[in-house]
Amino acid sequence: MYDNLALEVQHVSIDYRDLTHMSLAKSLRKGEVRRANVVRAVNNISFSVNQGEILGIVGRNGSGKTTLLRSVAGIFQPDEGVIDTHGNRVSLMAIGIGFNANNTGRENILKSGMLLGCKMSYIKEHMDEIIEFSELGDFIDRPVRTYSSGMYSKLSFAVTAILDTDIMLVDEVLSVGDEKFRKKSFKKMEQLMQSDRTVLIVSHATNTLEQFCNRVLWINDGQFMMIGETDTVLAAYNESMQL
Ligand SMILES: Nc1ncnc2c1ncn2[C@@H]1O[C@H](COP(=O)(O)OP(=O)(O)OP(=O)(O)O)[C@@H](O)[C@H]1O
Repeated sequence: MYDNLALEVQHVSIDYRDLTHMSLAKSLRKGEVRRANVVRAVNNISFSVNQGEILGIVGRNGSGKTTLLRSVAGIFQPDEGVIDTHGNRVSLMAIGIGFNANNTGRENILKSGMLLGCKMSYIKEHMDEIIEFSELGDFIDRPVRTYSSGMYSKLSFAVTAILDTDIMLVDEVLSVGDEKFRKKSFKKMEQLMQSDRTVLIVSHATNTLEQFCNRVLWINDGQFMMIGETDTVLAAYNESMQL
């Protein structure tokens, strides 16, 4: 069914270092070596995704899904292992990252597009389509800090869905927005599925994953649990979630 690999994640581990528990001045005064609390958020995860495939990622809260997605987007460097995107352009759709709060929606569309590596002429060509899809109306010329979280997500979805990238990463944004927008986003996702776009979706909504995904990856406490057919993996995951 697939010809090419779009993404390879090999033995990836990612740590967060928390230095806030002791100030630098205090540690110098005490003559102690300043040690960080290290949280291993992703631990030796490997998987690959084929071009045109829709891969779901599940796991309970704090299992490392967002961290993994952000590292595929290039926001974090893995502490160990390799992420190879095979020269593909990657975009991340997530609440709370990507936009400059003091810039307007329109300015953020331009900036995000440029960060995705799109030409200015291409972004301008798609500007009206993005604004229309986002349903933001006059808010498009107001600073993003004045947006509700639903409005922010709508803009984020519109930018990422309409500006073409090869790999689209979707972090929990399909379940936000009002009912009308949700239906529209689902329809857009269905269209994207017909195209050759590779998509990774993180979601707690297993019915969303059932609807869209060819395969699902399950991680728990940063560790690889299972990857395979959507139904099989979700059944195992749901069983583990029973009290
Ligand atoms: N900025 C940070 N500093 C320190 N630890 C962090 C930071 N962000 C996340 N973590 C820790 O890393 C681990 C993985 O978090 P992550 O957000 O990737 O999980 P998740 O699976 O996306 O969770 P959720 O389903 O709740 O969104 C958790 O133990 C979390 O506490």
